[in-house]
Amino acid sequence: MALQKIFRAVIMGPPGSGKGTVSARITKSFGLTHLSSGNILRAHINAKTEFGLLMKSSIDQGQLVPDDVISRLILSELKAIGQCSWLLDGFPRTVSQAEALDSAYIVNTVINLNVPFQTIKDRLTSRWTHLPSGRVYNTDFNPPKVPGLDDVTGEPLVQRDDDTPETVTRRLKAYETQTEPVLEYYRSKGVLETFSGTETNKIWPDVEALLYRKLSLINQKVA
Ligand SMILES: Nc1nc2c(ncn2[C@@H]2O[C@H](COP(=O)(O)OP(=O)(O)O)[C@@H](O)[C@H]2O)c(=O)[nH]1
Ligand SMILES: Nc1ncnc2c1ncn2[C@@H]1O[C@H](COP(=O)(O)OP(=O)(O)O)[C@@H](O)[C@H]1O
Repeated sequence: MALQKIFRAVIMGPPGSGKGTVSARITKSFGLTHLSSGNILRAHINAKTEFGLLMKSSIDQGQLVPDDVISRLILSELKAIGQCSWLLDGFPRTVSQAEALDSAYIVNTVINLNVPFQTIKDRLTSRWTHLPSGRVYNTDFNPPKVPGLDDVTGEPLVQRDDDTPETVTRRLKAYETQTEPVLEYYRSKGVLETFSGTETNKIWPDVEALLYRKLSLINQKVA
């Protein structure tokens, strides 16, 4: 059997652009391990760890948590999952975080979901989340089978404390000032792949085609 080379990808885009939704499809189709910084932070908050309690107020106010804290957390999670192909979602969100990631790993591809801010605002107020798994639903786009309950576990869904209209506006501002420069950072390295649109179902076939291409190329090299 041919050796499988490790493939490391990042998915970026403004809050609500569909990173979680597309990541779930990538995981299902390509078997990459999905690591979401937001899900990891919310798991800490949910478990009421000291760290989670410390970070909760920044997150609820729509501000980014400090670079050194999140970089240490994510790099240690990546170390823990070991030698496997992964998809990072929500990290890096600043150039300093991108540099921290670069110091430890080579990122093969960065998928950038470019979705207009107005589309996002409408989506986030109707987002429902299953906190333990990070599965997301939407009252219009992909409603759960039973309203208010997760399809897989039957557990309750919640609306995130930071999905209020005012906080979404603040998160979009933070994205513009702190995260957009990361796109330039990866563009200059030649790894940025941008997908523009207002519907995930229209964006997805292009993302899927790109990953088929990248993964077959990377595996040919070691075959
Ligand atoms: N109306 C609509 N909602 C979508 C679409 N794609 C994703 N969503 C919903 O939009 C919300 C944000 O998507 P999510 O994947 O959580 O975005 P993330 O914040 O970038 O991870 C969720 O409620 C999704 O179910 C779409 O094409 N149309
Ligand atoms: N890489 C990061 N750097 C700083 N803060 C982060 C990072 N990832 C997540 N957070 C914090 O967690 C919140 C939620 O993140 P996430 O679930 O990725 O949200 P979104 O749906 O807005 O993309 C962010 O608004 C921020 O406060």
